[in-house]
Amino acid sequence: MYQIKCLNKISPVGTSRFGENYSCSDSVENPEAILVRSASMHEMELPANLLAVARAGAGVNNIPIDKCSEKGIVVFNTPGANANAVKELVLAGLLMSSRRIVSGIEWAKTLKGKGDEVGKLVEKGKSQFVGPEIKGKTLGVIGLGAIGILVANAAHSLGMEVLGYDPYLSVDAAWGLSRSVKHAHSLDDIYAESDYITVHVPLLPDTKEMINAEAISKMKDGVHLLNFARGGLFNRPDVLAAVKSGKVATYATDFPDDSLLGVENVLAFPHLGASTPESEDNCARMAADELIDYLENGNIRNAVNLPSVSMARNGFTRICLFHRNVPNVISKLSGILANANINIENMQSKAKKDYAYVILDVTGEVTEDTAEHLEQLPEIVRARVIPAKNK
Ligand SMILES: NC(=O)C1=CN([C@@H]2O[C@H](COP(=O)(O)OP(=O)(O)OC[C@H]3O[C@@H](n4cnc5c(N)ncnc54)[C@H](O)[C@@H]3O)[C@@H](O)[C@H]2O)C=CC1
Ligand SMILES: O=C(O)C(=O)COP(=O)(O)O
Repeated sequence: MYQIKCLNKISPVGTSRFGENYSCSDSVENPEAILVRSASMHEMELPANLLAVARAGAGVNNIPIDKCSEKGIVVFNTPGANANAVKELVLAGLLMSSRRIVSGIEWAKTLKGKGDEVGKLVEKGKSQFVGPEIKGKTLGVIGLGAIGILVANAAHSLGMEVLGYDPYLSVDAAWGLSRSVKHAHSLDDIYAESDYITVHVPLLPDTKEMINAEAISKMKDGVHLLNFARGGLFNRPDVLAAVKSGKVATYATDFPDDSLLGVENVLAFPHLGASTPESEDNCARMAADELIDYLENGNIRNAVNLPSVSMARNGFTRICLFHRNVPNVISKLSGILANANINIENMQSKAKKDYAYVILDVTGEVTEDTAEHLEQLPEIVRARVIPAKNK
């Protein structure tokens, strides 16, 4: 029986995929796998049994990835599964930033109780809330991954000029990008030319506070900033000062802190980017399927700390090895298997940065001794033996 612990509320569309061999709840004590959304795992003691963590979502900055890798724990996410939900909220943010919709709605509420006068007062007062159209304006999109691409394409179809910047643009992403999205060669190009700037990169050491006073000083006066990626990508005091001075016309963010709440021209959303039933279902389904395939078959799809490696099951015992990406590992382990009279029928091995993963389908008996012997190799972080299963 596999134990799955949920650290956040996960859609039943995902959790119902675990069959009768699974127990899945928030109270599991010693889980083999964890399902999580935004709960922080940085202070958490990682259970000894833990084989995998699946983030039902995109951002993994709430998970201690290095610590997981050192312990042989695979960390999955669900690329693209919530991208449409975020795109739609970004479009809402774009229009709300421009058309003074929130201030207008707030003002309209103050007319409550004015009876027959309301219509007249609305017509008299509406000029306070004039805001420009987005058509014909330039949107700079920083980060052209699953979300950035959808935002760029949608903004173009609404009549905006779109400039995109992503130095690590993947081939798949490039295929999905509208040809009308112009390629910015540097962040400075984005800063200099954009009326609206939206950021869609992961929070990493090199993207932390990338939008700061220096970056803002290179932007147009009255620029509108949108942050539906992570609070830490923006230096909050710098953005706040720029909003107060008018350099930044509006700051729409899905990640407010106390300093931003109630500030004029700050649109604070309560991290709603992925909060749609469709996206919650997509993420949960994908995360559950990734865990099931890893726990039952050792297959890896969409891990952030290991490459994708998977093979169909063909009735062989399977050995899965999470190891450091250093020379000579394969020859050492094939030596151990040969000594134990175990034959390798199929094998796949791939590396990603500091770590690598091997799946070996074998014939011959894999005893506990052999498994221990493999795990004792200093390069091996974790060895798993999965009994034969017919496809
Ligand atoms: N508000 C919300 O609820 C949500 C927020 N997010 C946030 O949005 C981020 C992006 O999500 P996805 O588009 O799904 O991820 P993704 O991994 O598909 O795309 C990220 C893109 O950023 C690019 N990138 C990385 N470093 C960069 C840099 N220094 N400059 C420019 N581009 C850079 C990558 O090449 C990649 O194309 C997530 O990491 C997460 O933090 C994601 C989903 C929901
Ligand atoms: O997927 C992401 O990166 C998100 O920020 C979504 O977070 P959530 O799952 O809504 O807590």
